[in-house]
Amino acid sequence: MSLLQVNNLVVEFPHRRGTLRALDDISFDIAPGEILGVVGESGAGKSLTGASIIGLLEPPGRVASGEIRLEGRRIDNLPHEEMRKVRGRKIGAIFQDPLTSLNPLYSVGRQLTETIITHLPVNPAEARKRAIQLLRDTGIPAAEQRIDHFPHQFSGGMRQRVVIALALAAEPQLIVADEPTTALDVSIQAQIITLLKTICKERGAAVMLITHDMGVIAETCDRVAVMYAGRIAEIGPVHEVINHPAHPYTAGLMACIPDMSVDRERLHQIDGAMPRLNAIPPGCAYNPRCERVFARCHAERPDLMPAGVTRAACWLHAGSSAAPTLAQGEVA
Ligand SMILES: Nc1ncnc2c1ncn2[C@@H]1O[C@H](COP(=O)(O)OP(=O)(O)OP(=O)(O)O)[C@@H](O)[C@H]1O
Repeated sequence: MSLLQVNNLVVEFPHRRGTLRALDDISFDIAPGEILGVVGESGAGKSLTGASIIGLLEPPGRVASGEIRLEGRRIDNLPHEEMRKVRGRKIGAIFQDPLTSLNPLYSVGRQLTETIITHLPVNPAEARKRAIQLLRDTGIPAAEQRIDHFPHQFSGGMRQRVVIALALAAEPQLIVADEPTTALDVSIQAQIITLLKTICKERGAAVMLITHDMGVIAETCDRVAVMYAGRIAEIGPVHEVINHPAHPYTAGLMACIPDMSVDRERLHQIDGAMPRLNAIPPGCAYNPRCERVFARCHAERPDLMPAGVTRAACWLHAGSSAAPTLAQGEVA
């Protein structure tokens, strides 16, 4: 059974003339222990999807329809206090900036032990032991001493390790990580991603990893969802999506990844920009940028449909369960 199910999720914001639909009919699931990457250009809806799952969608944004289930139980309509418990115990969150997750006034040990005691049946001495072990597991040197230090006494990379420890403290089954390394020095980004992957796999925690970086997705994830203009354009096993993209947008994204083995004069870019929410064209939202566009793409909006091993929201795959996949850069 799926650990997380997101079914037909619609998120809206009030707008001068009616509403803006920021997430439009998003459906996917995450299996226990699985790492799902969510990728797409800025404004595609990645963070809103994560915020909806962890119950931190900021008003006036609201879930207008659809549902989110964790272990079969609906969590999108829980009272605030109930959702807070789910968030600590069942779902851990890691954000871009470690300081948003840490209280500057408390030692990291206090924050870790409070989380452990709140959610697990252990006494304070046992909680401290566990906190030290968590810091060790996340690669904090001299954890027995560092546990009594305050967040500002850690470097950015070490602070994000503490945040990972904090997210895992109550032994949640799911971690939602939203651009967890973007604010960090490039030289330590890979270490933190590797740590996140290793520690979650060891503990059997599933991860929803939101990132702009297709390279991170390739190295880390089991499956990937590619988002475009508030919808999922393609979803499938990571190596299939990367090597045999079924949606022209995915193929374009892949062609944007620099290939060091090829001497390219200029990095490929997809022409045009993602439409604003109040200017999404009829039919497929990608149609103004798509080089494979045809009449139906202007007339009807495609939902996800089987496209070889992946599922893609693209009319190229209508009526064919063994539709051809696109070569990288084919849309260029
Ligand atoms: N408070 C708000 N009011 C209106 N629109 C909003 C609000 N918050 C977010 N949006 C819109 O929702 C869309 C999705 O935003 P979201 O932050 O999820 O994108 P993203 O893919 O995570 O982008 P980034 O990679 O830049 O974080 C964007 O078009 C954004 O402008």
